[in-house]
Amino acid sequence: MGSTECTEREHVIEVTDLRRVYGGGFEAVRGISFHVKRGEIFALLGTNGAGKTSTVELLEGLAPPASGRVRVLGHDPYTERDMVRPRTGVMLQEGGFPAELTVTETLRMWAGCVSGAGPVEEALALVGLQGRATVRVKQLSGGERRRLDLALALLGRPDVLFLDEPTTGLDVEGRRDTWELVRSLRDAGTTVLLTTHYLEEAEALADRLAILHAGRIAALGTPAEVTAAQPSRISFRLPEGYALGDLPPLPELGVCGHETRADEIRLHTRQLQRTATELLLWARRAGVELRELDVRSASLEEAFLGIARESSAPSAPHDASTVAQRGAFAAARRGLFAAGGQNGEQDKERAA
Ligand SMILES: Nc1ncnc2c1ncn2[C@@H]1O[C@H](COP(=O)(O)OP(=O)(O)OP(=O)(O)O)[C@@H](O)[C@H]1O
Repeated sequence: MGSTECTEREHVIEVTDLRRVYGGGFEAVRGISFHVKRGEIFALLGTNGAGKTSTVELLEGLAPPASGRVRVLGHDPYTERDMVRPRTGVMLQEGGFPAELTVTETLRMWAGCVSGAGPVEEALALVGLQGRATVRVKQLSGGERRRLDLALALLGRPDVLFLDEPTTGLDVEGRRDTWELVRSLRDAGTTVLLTTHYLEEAEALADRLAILHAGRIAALGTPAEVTAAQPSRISFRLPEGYALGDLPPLPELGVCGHETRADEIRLHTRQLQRTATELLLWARRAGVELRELDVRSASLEEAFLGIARESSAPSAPHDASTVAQRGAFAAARRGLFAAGGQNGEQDKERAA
C-alpha cells in the first residue's frame, strides 16, 4: 500500500505548520498543525479574525500556503485540485445564488458543474426543502438559503464536507435538523470540517475541535479534553457574619483561584470532587448554610472565553488596502465556486 493511500485512510485532512500571509505581509495563519480522521466531525472555533476562513480556504485549495503543508484525501488541494475537488463539498458563508432561479433550477445548474452529482430531489430531501422546490431563490428566508447552500454542497455526495458557519440564520428547529443531518453524514463515513461561532453547536457536534486565536491554535482536542484543561467553579454565599477567611486555607481545599463579590464567593479548582467534598464537610462541621450553592465543570464557552482573554494581544492593524483586498478575495471566492470550482489565474494573484 502506498503512503498516500495510508494517509488518506487515517487522516483525511492533514495540516502541518501551516502559514498564510496576505499581501502587505499580514500573517493571518501562523504555523498551525492538526489532522481530521475519516468519518470525524472537526470544528474550527475562534474569535472574529482568528484565521478560520483563511485556514479553510487553504484546505479548499483556493490559495497556496505561504509555508507548511496541507493534504486533503492524501493530495495537495491547490496543486492537485483535480484529485480533490470532485470529492469535496463546500458550503460557503454566502452562496450568492442568482435570485431569479427557483430552488430546483439552482440545484440543476450546480449539478451540471459537479462531477458525479446525485439526484437533485435527493439533496432537496436531505435538507428538508422539498416543499420549496419551485420557489425563487429571492423569496427564500435566510434560513432556507442556508439549507440550499447545504444542498449544493451535498449534491456531489462528497467524502469531505467543508461547512462555513452552516447554521447561521437558522431557527432552533432548523439548527437541530442540520445537526442531525451532519451527524448522519458522519455516521455514513463523510469527514466534516466546520467553522462555527456557536459553542453549543461545537459541543453538540464536534468529535474534536481547535480553538484558533490570532492565527494560532490555542486549544485542540475533544470538547471534553478542551474543557478539562479549564478549572471548574464552585460559587455560594456565606451567612452574615462569615467571611472567606473562615473557610479552611484554600490550598487545603484544592482551590487554585478565587473571587469575591459582596457576599458571593467563587472558588476555582482543578479537583472539583475534592474541593466540593472538603467544603461541604467544613460547612457541616461549622453548621453553616452555603446559600445559592452552584457547582459546575467548565463549559466549552468558559474555555473559549478564557482563551480569548488570556491571549488578547492586539493583532497587527490593517490598512485600507488590506481591507479592500479582503473584500476582493471574498467576491472572487464566490465567483470561483459559482464558475464550477475551476482553479484560475485569480488564485495565483490573490495568493501572492
Ligand atoms: N484577503 C485578505 N487580505 C488581507 N487580510 C485578510 C484577508 N482576508 C482576511 N484577512 C485578515 O486575516 C485575519 C483572519 O481573517 P479570517 O477571515 O480568516 O478570520 P475568521 O476567523 O474567519 O474571522 P470571522 O469569524 O470574523 O469570520 C483577519 O485579521 C482578517 O482581517
